[in-house]
Amino acid sequence: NAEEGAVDPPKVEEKIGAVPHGLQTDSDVVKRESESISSRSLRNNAEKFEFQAEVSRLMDIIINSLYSNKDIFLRELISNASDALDKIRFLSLTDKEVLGEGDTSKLDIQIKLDKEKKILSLRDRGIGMTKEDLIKNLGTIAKSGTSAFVEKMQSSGDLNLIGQFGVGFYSVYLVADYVEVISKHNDDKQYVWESKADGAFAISEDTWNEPLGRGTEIRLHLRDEAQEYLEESKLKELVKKYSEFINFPIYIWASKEVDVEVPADEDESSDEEETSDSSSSEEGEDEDAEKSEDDDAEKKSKTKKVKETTYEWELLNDVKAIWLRSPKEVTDEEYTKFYHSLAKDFSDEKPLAWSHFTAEGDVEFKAVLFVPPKAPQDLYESYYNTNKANLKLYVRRVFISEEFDELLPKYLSFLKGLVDSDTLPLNVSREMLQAHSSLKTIKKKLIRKALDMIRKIAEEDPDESSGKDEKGIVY
Ligand SMILES: Nc1ncnc2c1ncn2[C@@H]1O[C@H](COP(=O)(O)OP(=O)(O)OP(=O)(O)O)[C@@H](O)[C@H]1O
Repeated sequence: NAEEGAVDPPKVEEKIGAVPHGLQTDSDVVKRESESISSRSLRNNAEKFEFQAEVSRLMDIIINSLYSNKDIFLRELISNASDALDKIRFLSLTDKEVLGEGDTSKLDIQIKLDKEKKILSLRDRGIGMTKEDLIKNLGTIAKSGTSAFVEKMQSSGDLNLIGQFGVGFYSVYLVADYVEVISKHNDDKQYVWESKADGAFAISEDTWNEPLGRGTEIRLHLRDEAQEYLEESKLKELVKKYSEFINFPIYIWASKEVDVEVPADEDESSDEEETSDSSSSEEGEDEDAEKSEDDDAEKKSKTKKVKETTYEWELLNDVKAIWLRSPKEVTDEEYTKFYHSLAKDFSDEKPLAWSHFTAEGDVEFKAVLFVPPKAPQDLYESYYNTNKANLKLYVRRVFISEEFDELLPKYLSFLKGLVDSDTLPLNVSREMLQAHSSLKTIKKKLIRKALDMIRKIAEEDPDESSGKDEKGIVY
């Protein structure tokens, strides 16, 4: 059992002791792997790793948390899936081949429920993770926000802002006690990452699951008290609530009751078949049962309607880009929700102000800028980090980058928002875009609009801006 063996820090040599898959038959592997799932222990032959200490602490807090809003895990998973899809779509601009063919090339997100096994799974056809990515991203490299978040959690117990600290993935342990991440990156084989949040995780080359083609499937083995996430209606509600502005289609494998015609009296006919020892036709059986009936009645009695459950992919979002709509048609509530999803800021607060506009002329673009309700938690830390920019850049609806600091000067880097340009070329690298002459024009217009927006806040709330407190005392 994986738990019994001492788990050392990240250690690749452990694999040496593993039974090479090549020595086993496929059915052995399948049997062993499914047994492993049923006993919920990590797979025996997997490479074991220890989580980085801060990550381990974070997971401990999450798994023992009494935080009541457990729903947030789904929003974090969908947000990660959407980021991974953005990345592959970006790469495909310069190399179409990366998308693959057939289903693999479909950029979507799929949710499936397995009520029997109590598994909720979420699959994306995004960029996927190599073995090294899995080890680094999901366990051994702590993000700078990890300890800040741990501290915040300990003082406030509020998990809602987890996504802002760059550790959203671990929120899965609010609802699951065992998680598998199956991933396939174009540059590597398919791997399975698994962990029970007990300080260790394991990685195995995936020789038993269906090949993903490309992308990631996260399987949450739900805790007993989180069984509500096996209800289709609950998931539909959550996707609507949190993931309305995701730019990729989100599907759920939904059940549907349909009426189907089946041969009438099936049971009797099969009984008869057994006794008559021949492949007697249905007609023959009907004649036996109702000899006096006329032709019509005979036909009717041959079939009956029964309810059957079928499954199909149901689309849950309408993939709308809010910035393409006319500002007049977008409600305040929609802007607020859009801000929450863009900034990963799911507090109840409204942004202080926003500006949604279209620039026309030589350089065409649409933009939405927001003044957040509060200063970002890492405003000062990140001020001198050259990669820090809060504007997302899209070119013709395709997400290019959020590390694009040519769009706003540093003193405005607290703003959130996005720019979607029709003038910038699509099929060039980020470096080439950064040198594009249109960027200067875009930047100039953005600064003007941003300052207008900030000036308006001052005009609407002069007390705030003139430095008076509530009692009117100027300080
Ligand atoms: N579905 C996925 N496909 C590819 N990579 C993923 C996926 N989910 C997570 N990752 C990788 O794991 C990392 C950690 O995810 P995590 O959610 O903890 O942080 P984040 O995505 O960087 O920040 P945030 O929580 O704000 O979304 C990601 O940065 C990404 O590299």
